[in-house]
Amino acid sequence: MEWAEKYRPEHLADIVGNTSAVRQMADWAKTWTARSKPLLLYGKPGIGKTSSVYALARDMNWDVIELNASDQRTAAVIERIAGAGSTTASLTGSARKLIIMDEADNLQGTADRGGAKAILECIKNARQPIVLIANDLYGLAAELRLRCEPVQFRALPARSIAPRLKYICSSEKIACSESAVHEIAESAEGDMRSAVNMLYASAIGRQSLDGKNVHTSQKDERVSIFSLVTAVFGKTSDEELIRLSRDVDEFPEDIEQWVEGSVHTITDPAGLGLAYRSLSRADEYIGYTYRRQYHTLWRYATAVMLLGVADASAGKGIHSRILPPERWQKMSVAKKQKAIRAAVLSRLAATMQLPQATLREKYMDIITLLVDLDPETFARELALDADGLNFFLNDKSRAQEILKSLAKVEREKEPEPKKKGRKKAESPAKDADPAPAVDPVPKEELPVKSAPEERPADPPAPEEPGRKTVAHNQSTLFDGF
Ligand SMILES: Nc1ncnc2c1ncn2[C@@H]1O[C@H](COP(=O)(O)OP(=O)(O)OP(=O)(O)O)[C@@H](O)[C@H]1O
Repeated sequence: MEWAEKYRPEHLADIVGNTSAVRQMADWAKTWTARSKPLLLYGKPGIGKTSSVYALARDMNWDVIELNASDQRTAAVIERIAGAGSTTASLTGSARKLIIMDEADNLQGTADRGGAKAILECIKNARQPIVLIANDLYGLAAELRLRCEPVQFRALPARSIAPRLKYICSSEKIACSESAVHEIAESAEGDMRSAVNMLYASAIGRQSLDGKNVHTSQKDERVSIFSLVTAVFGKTSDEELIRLSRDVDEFPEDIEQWVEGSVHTITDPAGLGLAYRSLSRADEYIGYTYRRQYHTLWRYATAVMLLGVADASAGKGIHSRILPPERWQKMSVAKKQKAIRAAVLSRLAATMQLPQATLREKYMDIITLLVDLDPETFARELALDADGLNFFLNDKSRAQEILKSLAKVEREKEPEPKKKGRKKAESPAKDADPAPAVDPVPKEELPVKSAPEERPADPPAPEEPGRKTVAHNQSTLFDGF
């Protein structure tokens, strides 16, 4: 078991740092009644929010029900678990069930169909304690936020992280130098999970650890778009802005819309002009990127927009709430494009076992080139549909042609239909391709012996044959990449 899990704190007393947040949670639990507000824990990843909730439940002897997957957060499920009828004691005899909703700032969108509304309703009528967990307090709908008691978790100082790392080393019987612990604690930037993961990567299999064995590359921190936008309008150095933009998990055009959404806070007309000029220049780069499939320009687009707007705002800060770009709701076409890109990237990321941000930053151009050279293999291995293939080729009719010919090859590979006269149709295997549900005309019944080239023409290819292509095979696609 990796150490981050092995050393997850079991009781509130084991949680490092955030003492006032922990105290607030304990007080809430001890005095909880059906009229209490739910808790809303928020703060950056890896600082103990989830661990604290489980520790609280253990300390209180409460059962836990975690509603994580978005498909669990439908109105019906939430009502059944937390609604007025949920007062019964659990199997273990515990009178309370603590309901945990992680990623509460991810409720918007189709995945949590009815979830946000259901949570709101459920919070009004709940008969069980509820804790919501989020990274961004302002990622939650205002109505939901106001109905909760916020508990802020802060990034941990290196001086709090270091003793925990030493404790883990001593439990694992690893002699660990001060300098190694110090280096890891510093480079974790407040994220305990990251620190423990770095320690694990550096120390596993060793009996002693010193500064030169330390791997800090484990750290793969994601920066929220809110932090990035705040930094753009605040007093942030150019280098820091570029670094943040690399760590944020958003496409340049999405970053552009977020930044544009807050540009109105620049009151000086000259500054405003400069900000819009930078945004429109970035827009040109982004458009060019998609037209030419030249992804290196993404980097320029981001730099031009962030540094330009930062210059224009002169570090005066944002004096209103940062809101998601309004245009998103209206731009269904852009949304579709976004979904296609996200799907393609997530398949690539899974196949190459790389974070999506790294893929976007470093490998998109080379992958586009490779796809152009051998689109059939990529389409087949990544199970791309026409839109997905077109993402790389930027040529819809070529993408469709390729998928048609792949579908034809697949059809030709399909086994011969069963001979006439079989007694009873065998029931198809559960995962079998349902295509031959109706038997085609058996060969023997064809009117004349036809030469292969006189065979009746193939039926037209289905509209999106790529969807039926075989599942991707991680081992072959990037061999030698
Ligand atoms: N305050 C802490 N004290 C001790 N261990 C911690 C603390 N914070 C994090 N950890 C370590 O990091 C791991 C992950 O922590 P946890 O899941 O609680 O973070 P989180 O804030 O909920 O992150 P996320 O927002 O990504 O879910 C834990 O299993 C534990 O090993």
